[in-house]
Amino acid sequence: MDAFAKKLSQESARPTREEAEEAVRVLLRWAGDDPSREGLLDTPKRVVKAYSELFAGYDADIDDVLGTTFEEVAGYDDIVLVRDIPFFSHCEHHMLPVIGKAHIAYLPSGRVLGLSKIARIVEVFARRLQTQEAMTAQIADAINQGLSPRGVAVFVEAEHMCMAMRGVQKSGSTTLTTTFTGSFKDSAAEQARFMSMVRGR
Ligand SMILES: Nc1nc2c(ncn2[C@@H]2O[C@H](COP(=O)(O)OP(=O)(O)OP(=O)(O)O)[C@@H](O)[C@H]2O)c(=O)[nH]1
Ligand SMILES: [Zn+2]
Repeated sequence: MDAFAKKLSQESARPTREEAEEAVRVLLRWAGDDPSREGLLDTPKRVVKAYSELFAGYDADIDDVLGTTFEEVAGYDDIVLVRDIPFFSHCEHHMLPVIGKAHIAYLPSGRVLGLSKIARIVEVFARRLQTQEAMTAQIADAINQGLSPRGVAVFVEAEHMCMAMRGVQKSGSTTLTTTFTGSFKDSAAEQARFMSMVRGR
């Protein structure tokens, strides 16, 4: 478990599943419906089960994900980019979905990461309550810490349902965030190469 998740679990003892289901019943009543009608009887159970999937990132261990690295890559030391990694997250302000894609690159320094692990890192951080900025920085930081590469580039583009379904009600707008470390931070040319590889088809 990473430091952030550990701190949270120590600070706030988790309610039981029954308490969580009761909280859903309260929200159903607050919305104006009747939790005892047939169609809603199993809803609290379903919602809590769905939450345990949607927020599985609190229990995930980022160190496990970062554990699978390889050295035997015939001296390959250029950019490794995994683009168009889809994710679903939830904003920490409204608990509404954030739907987007992450593009992640690093410049290896001897070691490379299992390719699927890059997408798994996105899952760990997306399946928590987030701001897009924090998620972008956390992904870059995790790869930096776990792999010590020459540089990391993370580009996240997402639509926030809290801006589409409610409030300002602007659907279709996209928020872009980037974090660059190491050579990507120091070199505008490396940043440009990353962006053109992300955008190029
Ligand atoms: N920077 C940032 N802001 C976010 C993110 N997700 C949601 N928000 C914003 O968080 C802000 C919360 O603003 P508040 O004024 O406290 O809440 P609100 O009254 O519900 O705001 P409105 O959405 O403008 O109706 C809003 O501007 C949201 O658009 C995110 O990932 N990053
Ligand atoms: Zn929001």
